[in-house]
Amino acid sequence: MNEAPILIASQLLELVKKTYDASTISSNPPLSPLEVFDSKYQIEDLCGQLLRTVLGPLAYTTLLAESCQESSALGFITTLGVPDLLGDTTMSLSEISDALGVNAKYLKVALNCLTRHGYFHEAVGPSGSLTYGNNELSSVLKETHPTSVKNAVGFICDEGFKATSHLLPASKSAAPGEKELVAVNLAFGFNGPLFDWMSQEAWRGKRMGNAMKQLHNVVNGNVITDYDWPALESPIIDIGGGIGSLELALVKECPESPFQFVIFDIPETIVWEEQPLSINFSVAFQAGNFMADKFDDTLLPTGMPTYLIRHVLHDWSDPQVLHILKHVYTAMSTRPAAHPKPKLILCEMLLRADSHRFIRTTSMQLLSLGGGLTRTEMEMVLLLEKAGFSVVKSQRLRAADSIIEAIIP
Ligand SMILES: C[S@@+](CC[C@H](N)C(=O)[O-])C[C@H]1O[C@@H](n2cnc3c(N)ncnc32)[C@H](O)[C@@H]1O
Repeated sequence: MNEAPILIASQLLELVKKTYDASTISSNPPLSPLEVFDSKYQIEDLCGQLLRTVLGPLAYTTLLAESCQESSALGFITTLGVPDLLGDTTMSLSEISDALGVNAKYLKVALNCLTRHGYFHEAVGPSGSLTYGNNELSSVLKETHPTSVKNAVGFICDEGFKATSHLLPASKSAAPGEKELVAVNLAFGFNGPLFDWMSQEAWRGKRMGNAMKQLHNVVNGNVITDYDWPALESPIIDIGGGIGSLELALVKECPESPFQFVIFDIPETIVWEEQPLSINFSVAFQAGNFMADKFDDTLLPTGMPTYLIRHVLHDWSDPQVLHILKHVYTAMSTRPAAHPKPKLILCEMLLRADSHRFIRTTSMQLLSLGGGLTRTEMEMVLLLEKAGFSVVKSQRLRAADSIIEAIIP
């Protein structure tokens, strides 16, 4: 008899009890907050192991390959706005089909995939036809839900999915040493970086911006609380700071801290609406381009005490990351007497042996959208060292992101 499923299920039960069962928790040393965070992903892993053991290689592999169909069903139903239409009511398939102007057959097939995963409340109505209403899972697909993931699902299942399906030709598009074509270029028929295309396709750019905020909310909510941001010396140059989502989160969490930020980004991205700041908190802007050939053309502020790069390096290839880091090194090595020891803070996802599925699938997305990837800590440290930096600290957080601190030796 194959005992593997029983062994995995026992491990799973023990871990679930250790994490959630109050009676077990009180008889054991309590898990640290980081252990509680990790145990959620260990449970995810064990569930996967159990499924693989129970189904066996053939059925599991087929299931994994077919999961792109479920992803498409989720994207279709969400982007169509079925959860928004249902709101707090219940509707039959033909009512949904009439209201949204789509063929009922398409709705039926897609909803059938999602109800199996627990999305929507499905019932048999008075006329014998099926009716649908929102439940806890389908509600997060509504635009108006306080922690909506509608834009994240739309972006992942549209640009993300289409781009990833072009990885094979992209991987063969350039001979060694030649400029490589990125999968998203092949999928959507444009040349150049995604950010440029998004600034022309405004609705896509807006959706991507919202998608990033929603995904941060899901996987990086603790980045603000788990790192000692107030200990950083201001002004902080936030390189590729985007629409200032870090600054907004910090204003909320540490309103008393006298932060001074300078958001450095390309002019198309800097769109800071009037934000309620505390008396101490200040945000300034510097438009520039960290990809410029010559340092002087980057317009990076020089001689500041703290430089921050958050979620930027994973968008670029190794030579491009080195190019950016060398410019940052030059900016930091201009040292006015007041800031003798400038610090570089990297806040990026790092790939570890125990990294969970999201970190690995995001790396596929980064690769297909910009030719970037999620790097291991060692890969990141090597790039920093090649650019001239010394790494002084690496900190895990209860988040997909980690922090690496580096200085000029
Ligand atoms: C993934 S976003 C990260 C935004 C922000 N750091 C955050 O964590 O929310 C990458 C940012 O890099 C910026 N960027 C891309 N190319 C750039 C360049 N050549 N020079 C400066 N910023 C650039 C983009 O405009 C975008 O805001």
